[in-house]
Amino acid sequence: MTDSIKELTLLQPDDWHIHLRDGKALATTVPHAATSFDRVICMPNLVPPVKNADDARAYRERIMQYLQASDVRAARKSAFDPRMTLYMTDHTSVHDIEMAAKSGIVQAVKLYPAGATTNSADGVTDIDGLAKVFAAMEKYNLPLLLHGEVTHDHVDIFDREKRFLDEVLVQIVRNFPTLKIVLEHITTSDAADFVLAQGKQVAATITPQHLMLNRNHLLLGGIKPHFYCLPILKRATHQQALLAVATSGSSKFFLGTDSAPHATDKKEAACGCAGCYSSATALPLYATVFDSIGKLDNLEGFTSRFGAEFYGLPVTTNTVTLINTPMQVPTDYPYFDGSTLTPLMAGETLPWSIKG
Ligand SMILES: NC(=O)N[C@@H](CC(=O)O)C(=O)O
Ligand SMILES: [Zn+2]
Ligand SMILES: [Zn+2]
Repeated sequence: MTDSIKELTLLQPDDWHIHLRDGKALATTVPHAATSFDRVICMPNLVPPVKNADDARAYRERIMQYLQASDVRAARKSAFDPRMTLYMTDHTSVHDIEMAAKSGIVQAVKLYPAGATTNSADGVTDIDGLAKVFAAMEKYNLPLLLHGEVTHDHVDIFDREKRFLDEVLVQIVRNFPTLKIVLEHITTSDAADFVLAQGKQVAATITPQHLMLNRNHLLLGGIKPHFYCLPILKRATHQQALLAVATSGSSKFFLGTDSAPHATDKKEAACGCAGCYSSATALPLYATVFDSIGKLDNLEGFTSRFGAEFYGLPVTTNTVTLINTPMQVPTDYPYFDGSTLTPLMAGETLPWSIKG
């Protein structure tokens, strides 16, 4: 703990990886996101997915309608800027990329290996078949965002990220040397090392749960469904490696909550959904992590500068003040149709809260 620091004013964070979902879910997710962040990169794994610039434009309009109808403060409403992503499929075309690049609202293209995670059934089965699409993204400077796990049945769930680095990502980086790439929600020291070894065109996002938790938290003393997300939490040595790079001041690592809402009853189930919901309390969560190893000085780069710089967007001018006063994470939030959402660290006390 950093005893001397009682307040900390930061540039308002951006979230470079968030799931807002669609329809009535937006009534909960959009106010939480807009209160916490300026820019958010909205993941496209809706049903059906966001496949082209027209889909992205329509999705953004739905988000903005829920924003306007919400009771979010006017200053936060005008600062909130959802940036859209396309969901890459085996049928994504060079034309789709051109239209996305010209749209002014599509910030990146997301690759889910088919079957890797929530709503990835329409994802890519043949990466080699998409060479022209990657080349177009390189030409238009549209970043590739990766859910970096292989999906073969015989590969152990704890090895899937490392195998993706070795078998897939190495080749993409080699074949498209100027393509901007974000390895999303990294979970291993292997991924951290891989990103560090590449040029500045390769970066990574890191979630609060992968910094705060390891697989013992998930599995020891009873299974904790609200700690289950993909890629799955790894052993403590990987958690320590992620903590080291996230707090190091390296501009290759930046905030991406991967806040991924699933109703409480869908997580507390015999076949529970993957995803942790964190966007409402993301900044106190990350502050708690950085403070726990005396690295609050490096928090602002991670939360508010490095992502914008990577994406070539201006760094924000808005600010937010953290205060060293404890807060309790709500036990749940109302979600749609009478369901609830249980957030990451529900009911726990965090040492940092947002002032005002
Ligand atoms: N991270 C998760 O466990 N789940 C995400 C999908 C993803 O980001 O992989 C979701 O959409 O629920
Ligand atoms: Zn993912
Ligand atoms: Zn995600």
